[in-house]
Amino acid sequence: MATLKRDKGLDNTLKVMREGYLYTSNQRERLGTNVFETRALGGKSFVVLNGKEAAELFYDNDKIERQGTLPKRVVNTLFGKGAIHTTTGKQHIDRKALFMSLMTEGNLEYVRELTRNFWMANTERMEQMDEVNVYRESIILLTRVGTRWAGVQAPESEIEQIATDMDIMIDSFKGLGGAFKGYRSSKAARKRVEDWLEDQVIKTRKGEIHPPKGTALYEFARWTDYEGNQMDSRLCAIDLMNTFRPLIAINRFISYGVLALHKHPEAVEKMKTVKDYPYMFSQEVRRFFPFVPFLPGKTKVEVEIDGVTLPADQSLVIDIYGTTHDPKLWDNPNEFNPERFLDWDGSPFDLIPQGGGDYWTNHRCAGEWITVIIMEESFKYFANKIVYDVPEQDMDVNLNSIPGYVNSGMIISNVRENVDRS
Ligand code: HEM
Repeated sequence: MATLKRDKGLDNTLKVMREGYLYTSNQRERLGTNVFETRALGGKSFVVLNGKEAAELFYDNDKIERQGTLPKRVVNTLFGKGAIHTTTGKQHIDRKALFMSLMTEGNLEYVRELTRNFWMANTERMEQMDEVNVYRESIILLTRVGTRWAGVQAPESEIEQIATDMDIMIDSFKGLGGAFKGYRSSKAARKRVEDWLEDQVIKTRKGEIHPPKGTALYEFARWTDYEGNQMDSRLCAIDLMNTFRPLIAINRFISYGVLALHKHPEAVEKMKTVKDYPYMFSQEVRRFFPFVPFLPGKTKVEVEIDGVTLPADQSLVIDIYGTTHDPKLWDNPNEFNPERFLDWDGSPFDLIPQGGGDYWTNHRCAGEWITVIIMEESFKYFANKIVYDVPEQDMDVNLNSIPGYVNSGMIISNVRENVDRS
């Protein structure tokens, strides 16, 4: 039986924030082990897990508990109090079924159509801009897609404010370590959006507004749990937001993808000519670029991993970025290569940028299919429907900062429609 190695230090939070996505792989290399213990968030002990076997363990509901392990601050700003992410057992499975019931063929096709149409309709606006910041432009566009898809009313005059509020909330997970000066503004953003959505839940229930059947607003407002109870209107607003706020976070993947199209010009052509290339390219963007760094849990019982025994009640994190860059799972993991997905077996435990395991019984992201669809349509648009220049800018993606982003946001200029009028 191997002994558990440690990153010494009473509290490594600052070190984690300084080394960012590379902290865990640096430690694994230094300690010569796949599983190690570190202390963070006020000296609390966490065991860091990495790889496919670790993901299988992490998503075993008999062995690992997720409830109560998310930092309070992230719950208060990013997900909302009582959100699906914080539930467990029967309550989780019951409410998760509601989220998954939105993922019908029709709703998935609709989100594809919305993305395609909104990008096309946005071309004229981008043509008139000196420079387009793809990160920023995508937030607004995705807010339009997300609110429309969810069936909520978002007046045109408020779209920019809603988009900004969503972005503030999403960015709030950078406040994990130490003081976070954005905490107050994240909470204020959350309150504004919750108020706006709660009003629509109440009006839907009273029959004052009529969202279409099958939309998140319609289904969430009417839903009753396994005991026959309606969700409290505030909680309903919180989880309604969880159907489209994360959709706005796809802006990060879109800016990463436009960067990848720029760095790999052959991909632009392949996007038009190679079957399934938009899908493979999107999967590779999700694998390659940094977003969610790790996810927390704790052992319910004594478990064994990589020859190390961990006691019950041990806090854990699964290393998301480390697993999507594990050389045992991915050949040349630090190379951007969409074709690696030609023969990928679709395992739920290796490509885990949005969590892993089963959609209905684990906490795996309910919006993963939507994410890939929106990415495919966005990259097809940038590769086929417009042409543009890429001016001098800082295109680095800093792995030492969480959450990751393209430093410049990914600027393009001189946007023109790409129409063959011959
Ligand atoms: C940039 C795109 C996205 C990323 C990186 C992302 C990431 C994640 C991650 C890491 C989790 C937690 C998995 C776990 O705890 O095991 C999660 C859960 C979740 N995501 Fe996403 N997500 C994205 C897009 C979406 C979209 C478009 C939706 C819209 C439906 C969505 C809805 C959810 C929900 C409802 C959960 C909670 C599931 C549960 O607790 O059972 N996400 N997501």
